[in-house]
Amino acid sequence: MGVFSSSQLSKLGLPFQSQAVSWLKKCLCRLKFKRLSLAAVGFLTVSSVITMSAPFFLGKVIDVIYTNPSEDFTDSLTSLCALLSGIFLCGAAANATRVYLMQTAGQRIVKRLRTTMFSSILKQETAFFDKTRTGELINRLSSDTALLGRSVTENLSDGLRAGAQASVGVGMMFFVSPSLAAFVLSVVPPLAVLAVIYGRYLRKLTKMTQDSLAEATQLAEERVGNIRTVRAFGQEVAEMEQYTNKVDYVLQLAKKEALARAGFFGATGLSGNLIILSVLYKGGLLMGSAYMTVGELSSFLMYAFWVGISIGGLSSFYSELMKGLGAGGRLWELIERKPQLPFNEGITLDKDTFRGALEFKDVEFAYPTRPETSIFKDFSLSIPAGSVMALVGPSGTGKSTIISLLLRLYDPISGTITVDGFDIRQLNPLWFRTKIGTVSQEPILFSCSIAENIAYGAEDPSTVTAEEIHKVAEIANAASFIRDFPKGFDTVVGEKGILLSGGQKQRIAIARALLKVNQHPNSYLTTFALDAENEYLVQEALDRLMEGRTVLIIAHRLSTIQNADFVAVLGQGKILECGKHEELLANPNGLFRKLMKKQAFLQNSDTFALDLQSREKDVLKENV
Ligand SMILES: Nc1ncnc2c1ncn2[C@@H]1O[C@H](COP(=O)(O)OP(=O)(O)OP(=O)(O)O)[C@@H](O)[C@H]1O
Repeated sequence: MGVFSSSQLSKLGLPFQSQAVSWLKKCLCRLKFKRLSLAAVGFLTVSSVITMSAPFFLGKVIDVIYTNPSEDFTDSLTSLCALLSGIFLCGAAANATRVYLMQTAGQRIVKRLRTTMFSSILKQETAFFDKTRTGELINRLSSDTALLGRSVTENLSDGLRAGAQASVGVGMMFFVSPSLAAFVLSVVPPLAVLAVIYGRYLRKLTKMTQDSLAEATQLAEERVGNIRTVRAFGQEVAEMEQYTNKVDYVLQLAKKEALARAGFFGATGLSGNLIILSVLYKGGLLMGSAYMTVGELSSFLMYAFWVGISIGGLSSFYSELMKGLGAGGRLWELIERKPQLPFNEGITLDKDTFRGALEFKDVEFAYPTRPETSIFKDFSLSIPAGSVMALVGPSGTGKSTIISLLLRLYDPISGTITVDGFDIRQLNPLWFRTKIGTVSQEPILFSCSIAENIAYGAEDPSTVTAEEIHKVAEIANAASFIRDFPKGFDTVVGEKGILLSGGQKQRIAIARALLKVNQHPNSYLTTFALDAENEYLVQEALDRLMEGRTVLIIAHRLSTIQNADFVAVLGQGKILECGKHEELLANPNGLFRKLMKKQAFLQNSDTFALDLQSREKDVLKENV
């Protein structure tokens, strides 16, 4: 990188910036980048040498004009100017090629950064997403990567050019007139101190700006994504105010940056002008004492001018680099983050070993974001292979959490979850999840076509044929309504499937799950019991999906689980009662029977709208 080495940044207490620099070095050392960068540096050298030799030769031209009024004066002046024009043309071509190569290399780095970052995000454990806001991640993916990429390529190339020109310029100034050069350069050290202070301030400011921009993006993304809720509550004006406050803060930070920039660039501009003035003053005195020719003074002035411009370029390079490092630190925190749960490691079971028997044993669990609130204590449940287990219990007792534990979105604090006797922590999560089909209460579809949404269930969606899609849609009772759409299976469903009804979304989700579980014998199915009376077609599709599988049904309404082989009543972090549906109902003092009676009573009475869940809780309290 030339400016800072990764070890220096590490010593400065900037570990993520140091990792960013090492990664970029590695990236630039890859063959493709290496060739590109070497070619760019080659063109940069050519263009800089030409630019920096110009003042020297222009000085010679001036001396020819002043001191050689001979007969062949016109010829020599013409040929000198023609030669110089040719050389300048080559310089311009070399410079243009350098800019092109550096910009291309920059875009490649941005692309690599984005893909590395996206894959790192996707591999993080679920608890990470509970804590991190989506808008922040999107901002890092789009804006921070662009900032860092630009900073290390286009900006680096401009900075290198400015650095090379400044050093050659200084060398030439000493060559033309050492005493004048020493006098002029006495102003550089104070400028360097100013640049360092400014750079540090700018880096801090950039981090704050990017963070607050991420907050604004998060707010906008969430509210625009849920515009129906915002509209239903009439909160448009309040949301606008909230967003304005957030971007106001970004503006305040931008103003601070503008102020710092203004001061810094003002100071460097003033120093540049003072340098030129001092050259004229001191040079005039030297010329008066015949120590310098007019051509030499002109060359010196041009070099001083170039050095001034290059120092200006260096200062803007420095400030852009600091911005890039500010963004780079934020990116590296994420890219280097090791997921706390494995992504694609562990054993896989062969067809004969994998039967689908499931057992939760003495499981204790609390969500990582709320470690003090225990969800399960001594939770034990056994689901024989091929059976249908319905889980009932009041709201918030952890029914959905069981599915999250099974999918290994989280790990229990203690206790084990076993599959055919194997602890799921030994199993490869990526493989194990292929064995679980899930139909959630409010399925999420992606904003693409119905066919693409169904194909998402397959291990490789690109290989799924139209026939397969139509077949599962048929079994899921979805084919007829899909064909009624003018574009059929190519109908786009909108963000999160917003352009479809709830029941239609359910049936597409069932078709998607069907495609998944059909590819895997003995697979599981986790689902939510639906209200069969309202959605007969959905329930029928679900029943077909359940055939011959180990099924875990989460039931909110007790009337929806009559077909289950076993029923487990969940409460106070454990299973309070478990058995066959009829057996539990037959037990006169059983908890399940009491819950059923209570619900039946409520359903038959006008007070059904009363808080059903709190009554369920009362029943549990009475019995525990
Ligand atoms: N990601 C999360 N982070 C922290 N706490 C959570 C998270 N998800 C759920 N909880 C909490 O865990 C508890 C159990 O939630 P869960 O969704 O499993 O209950 P449930 O029995 O399925 O409820 P319902 O019947 O209302 O759907 C609740 O108190 C809930 O607030």
